[in-house]
Amino acid sequence: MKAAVITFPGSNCDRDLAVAFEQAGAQVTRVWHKDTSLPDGIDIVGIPGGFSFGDYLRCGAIAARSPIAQAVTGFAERGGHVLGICNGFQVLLEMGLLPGALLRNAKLKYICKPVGLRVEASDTPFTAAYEQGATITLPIAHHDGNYTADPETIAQLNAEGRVAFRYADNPNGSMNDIAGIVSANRRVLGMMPHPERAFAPIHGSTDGRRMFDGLIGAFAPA
Ligand SMILES: NC(=O)CC[C@H](N)C(=O)O
Repeated sequence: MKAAVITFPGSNCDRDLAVAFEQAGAQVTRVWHKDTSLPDGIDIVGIPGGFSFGDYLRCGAIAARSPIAQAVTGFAERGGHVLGICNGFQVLLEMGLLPGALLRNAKLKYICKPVGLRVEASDTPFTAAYEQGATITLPIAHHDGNYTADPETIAQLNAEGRVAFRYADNPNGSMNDIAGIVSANRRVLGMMPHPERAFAPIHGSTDGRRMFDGLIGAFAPA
């Protein structure tokens, strides 16, 4: 599997995401936000967590208008896979590749702690290595993780089985306990918790590793 990981000014999980992809067995190319194209032949784009452009205007808003964003949109529209984690999820919403918005956490505080999650949809390339309904633990670290959408969008996400992860104990006020969603073609995933920070035993949980192992499996030659 060939992955591209994008870095914006203020990204802080780009290296962790690249290392997680690499340790799972992927070949990784790092891409700067001012680049206007993605490397040839990539299978997946990773948009990492952090504080792109200082979270000015709205989290992810400026990154979503950076030169590389158009190439990522084109890649996704051609059926490419995109994984957006935390600030990456915020960027995907600002790019319009996923529906809804991430508002300030309900209690207006930055929250940094491990949380329990239910795997709600294991029929995506990102979650294929998890048991449907499994409870896993991943860390969150955000102040704008309160997923919000109009009632029709929430109903559609639920009806189409596009909620990938739900919080077991909602930390931020997210509607329907939503922690991560996929696109209609199931190839774009945005999630607030950080699987790349729960990859190796030293992280305290390895529950995130299965996302990367599952992706490697999805792209393995038949
Ligand atoms: N860890 C992150 O990616 C943080 C995302 C964003 N800056 C927020 O605090 O909500």
